[in-house]
Amino acid sequence: MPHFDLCIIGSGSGNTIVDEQFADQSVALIDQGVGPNAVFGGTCLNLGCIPTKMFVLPADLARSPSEADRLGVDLTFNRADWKAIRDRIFGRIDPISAGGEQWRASSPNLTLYREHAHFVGPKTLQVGDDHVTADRFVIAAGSRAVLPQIPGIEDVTVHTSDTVMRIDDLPRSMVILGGGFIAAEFAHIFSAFGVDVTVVMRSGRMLRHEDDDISDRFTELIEKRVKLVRNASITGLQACDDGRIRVITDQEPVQEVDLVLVAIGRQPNGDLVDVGAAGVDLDDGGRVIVDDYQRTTADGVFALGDVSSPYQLKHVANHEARVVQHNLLHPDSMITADHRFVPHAVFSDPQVASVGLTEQEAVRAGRNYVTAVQDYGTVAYGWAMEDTQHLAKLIADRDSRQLIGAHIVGPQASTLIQPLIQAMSFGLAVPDMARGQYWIHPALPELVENALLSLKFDD
Ligand SMILES: Cc1cc2nc3c(=O)[nH]c(=O)nc-3n(C[C@H](O)[C@H](O)[C@H](O)COP(=O)(O)OP(=O)(O)OC[C@H]3O[C@@H](n4cnc5c(N)ncnc54)[C@H](O)[C@@H]3O)c2cc1C
Ligand SMILES: NC(=O)c1ccc[n+]([C@@H]2O[C@H](COP(=O)([O-])OP(=O)(O)OC[C@H]3O[C@@H](n4cnc5c(N)ncnc54)[C@H](O)[C@@H]3O)[C@@H](O)[C@H]2O)c1
Repeated sequence: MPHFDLCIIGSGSGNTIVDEQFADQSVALIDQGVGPNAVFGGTCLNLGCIPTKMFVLPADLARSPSEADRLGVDLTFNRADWKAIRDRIFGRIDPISAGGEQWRASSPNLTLYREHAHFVGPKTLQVGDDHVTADRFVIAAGSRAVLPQIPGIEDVTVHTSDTVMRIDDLPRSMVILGGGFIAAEFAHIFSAFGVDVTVVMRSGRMLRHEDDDISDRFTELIEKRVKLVRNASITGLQACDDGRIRVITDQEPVQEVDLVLVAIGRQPNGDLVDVGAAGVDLDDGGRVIVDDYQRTTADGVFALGDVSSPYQLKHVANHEARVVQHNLLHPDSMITADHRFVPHAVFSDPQVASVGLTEQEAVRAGRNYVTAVQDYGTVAYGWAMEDTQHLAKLIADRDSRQLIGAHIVGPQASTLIQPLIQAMSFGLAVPDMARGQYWIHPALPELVENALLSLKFDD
């Protein structure tokens, strides 16, 4: 039975842990692969953040004629060459994945297993036909797309984000089930490329976990481009003779479309790793329970990323991997993970970015707060953009004058929010942030400056 100093399950964020500091340790890295081709390197690189954003950029370009038109420039969108876009994107990503795998396979102190692993006892894994033991383990096994139980779903081909980016041809029409991150991003991508998109969602608005003002504005704007079927469920799927899919909902007339994309959340993979056999507990949501040091309930077993985190974001998984790396190397001076101000962005059109509390959460938490809403159109660059639709919303504690939430819906939201994340992380009070630095004129961050100045603490 092979025995290692350290065993890591998962080649996504888990793959970042082992560097030259582990040169004197024997390491097993185990990964069954993700997606239809079981590729190495995890979700973000192969099926998540990276390819989606590589599709978002050409989608933004495809949308530019409507923006240009408002500014007096006559552009025409002719066609998105889907195959060329797809092959460029995966022509870039696949070699990175293959190169990473090759590099790991040739590391002198590391043994790479490309098989499914599951625990069969404390610190004992079954990997294919082998049993592997180790002194310490890191569970970085990620999450998987959830498929709903809909009558007829087995009779048709239903896509998830794992497969939809590799299809051969653009569909003419599609239904997206779900109203969250993935639905928002793919609704933008496919509708920009000319696909007739319908989003079927359980709630009344998209991105419903965002601040109400942001979610409402996003829903209003995306609805100009895609059809929204609200407060609805898909009650049946049927294969049509012409290869299309008949989608039956409890709201709308039956619709026949070329493609159905399911985006109703991702479930952590701890169950499939049988973590219970190793004495590792899961919470009610199926997540591996970890403490602030990323330690599980089993001695010497750490976990990180989607398998244990409520955030399911790559920057969180990366941060936790750095914490686990430190704690493996320095067991006598461990550090804790910092989850105080976890931001996120949705790369749709419009973009959405957020950090901290929504106003609804501030109310529920009983906070004494002030808010400011600043329209893009109130700052000089927003005038240049002729913007009338996008906004930033800040929430600050009335007593401490610290920001407790920041939310932006509009162009460059994911970039504009960064100084606000910085202010919250380092405890910079609103008046100091607003007036303690220059803001380049007439750049778009003046939106942030003006939003800060609009927070009135003395009313
Ligand atoms: C479409 C999409 C877009 C996204 N966009 C963004 C974004 O823009 N920004 C952002 O921050 N986040 C984004 N995310 C989320 C982000 O991809 C994840 O949070 C992140 O990749 C999780 O990393 P991880 O290391 O926890 O898991 P993963 O990267 O999924 O790695 C887990 C690895 O474990 C392996 N594994 C699992 N079980 C076993 C087993 N039993 N045996 C062997 N190997 C196993 C898998 O093969 C996989 O390689 C997106 C996700 C999706 C799906
Ligand atoms: N830009 C980013 O950072 C980014 C992009 C994509 C994905 N992600 C990550 O991936 C995760 C998964 O994305 P997602 O969009 O699948 O999940 P999500 O949690 O963002 O949204 C899921 C949506 O599906 C709905 N839903 C849940 N169960 C349903 C059911 N049975 N029937 C109908 N609707 C149902 C929910 O109400 C919600 O609107 C995200 O939570 C996020 O953490 C991040």
